[in-house]
Amino acid sequence: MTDPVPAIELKNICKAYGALRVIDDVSLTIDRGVFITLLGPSGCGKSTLLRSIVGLAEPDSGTILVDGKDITNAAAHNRPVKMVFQDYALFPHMTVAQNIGFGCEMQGMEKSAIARRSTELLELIRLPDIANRYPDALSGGQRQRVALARALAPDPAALLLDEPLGALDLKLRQDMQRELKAIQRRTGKTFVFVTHDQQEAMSMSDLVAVMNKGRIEQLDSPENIYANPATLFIADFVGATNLFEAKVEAKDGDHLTLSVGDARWRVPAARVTSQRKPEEGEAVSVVIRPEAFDIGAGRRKNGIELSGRVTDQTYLGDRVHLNVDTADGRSLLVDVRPPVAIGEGAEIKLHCRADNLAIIADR
Ligand SMILES: Nc1ncnc2c1ncn2[C@@H]1O[C@H](COP(=O)(O)OP(=O)(O)OP(=O)(O)O)[C@@H](O)[C@H]1O
Repeated sequence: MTDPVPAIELKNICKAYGALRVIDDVSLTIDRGVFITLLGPSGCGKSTLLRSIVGLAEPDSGTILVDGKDITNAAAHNRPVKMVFQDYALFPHMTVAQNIGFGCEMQGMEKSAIARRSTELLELIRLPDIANRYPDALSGGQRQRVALARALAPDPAALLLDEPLGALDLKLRQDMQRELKAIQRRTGKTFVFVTHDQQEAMSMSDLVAVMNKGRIEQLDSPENIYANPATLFIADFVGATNLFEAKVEAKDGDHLTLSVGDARWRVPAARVTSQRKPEEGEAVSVVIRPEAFDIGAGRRKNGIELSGRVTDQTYLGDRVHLNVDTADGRSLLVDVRPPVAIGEGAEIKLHCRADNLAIIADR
């Protein structure tokens, strides 16, 4: 059996504005039906990459294929992809149904077929009764759903979404995240989503491409991005992190001995999550997420132990957040499940299982 043709293939895309390299040799294959998110801080090039696919930005070099066809030089209106923007961009003088039908009309679809498609999409976005309203009579969330329906109407090969929920307040934003994901599942369309919000990326996507300075640093499932960060930038950008500077003292079989301050940690070599594996004597970083700690360690064979003093404690319903200062001057973030019977100022022991930490060789 031959592999199905990917929805989108980017090959060696480069783009600079003057001396600024905004996209630096990005290659990316996106399979059909996948919800992928380009995640990264402001200015990392994610919008430019998305705009290159839809034809609103012109790469300096590289190739873009959609459904196996080279569209690198095709005009934006001839590309079989559609974009949804943060500011909706609905036509104010057209009704909702006319807005949704616009793309189909441009394709020369028959009036009755357009009406059917419009009704079908209003059902999909769960707003069957607003066909005759104008955009200014809709809420922000409703407008964004209509914008989504309008982009889906001509049955594009992929939908590109540039921070589409950025203008919505938090509650509505979370509702729309669920709604978007449900619509993607129901339609089976390829969605390429752009956001700088890691929670949004993690909660919706099958795959996340984390971008930094015009490059994709890791393409992986949300779970792997969080648990197995490939770079220090990713460990820091995605989720809260305790970072320890360490040195590889010895490698024996499938374990490493790290020196961390005055301590020695024996850890599985399999927990090196960067692509490059460190040599003996090399400086590395150890990442421990706040929820990877247990309190009151006792004697356990596997893992590392730390002790410190609780300086602050915040109850957050599902967890208790502790700030713990260690004797060697570190300030740790620790999340544990309630109930927690320790007061501020208490001396505690912390334990982290060796398979719950990540070692990164990119210092
Ligand atoms: N038309 C342009 N002319 C000059 N510089 C540009 C242009 N478009 C984008 N840039 C610059 O390219 C860089 C990447 O911009 P881009 O919009 O792709 O980033 P982003 O990751 O999407 O950020 P944000 O989340 O803030 O939108 C930024 O430094 C931006 O200022």
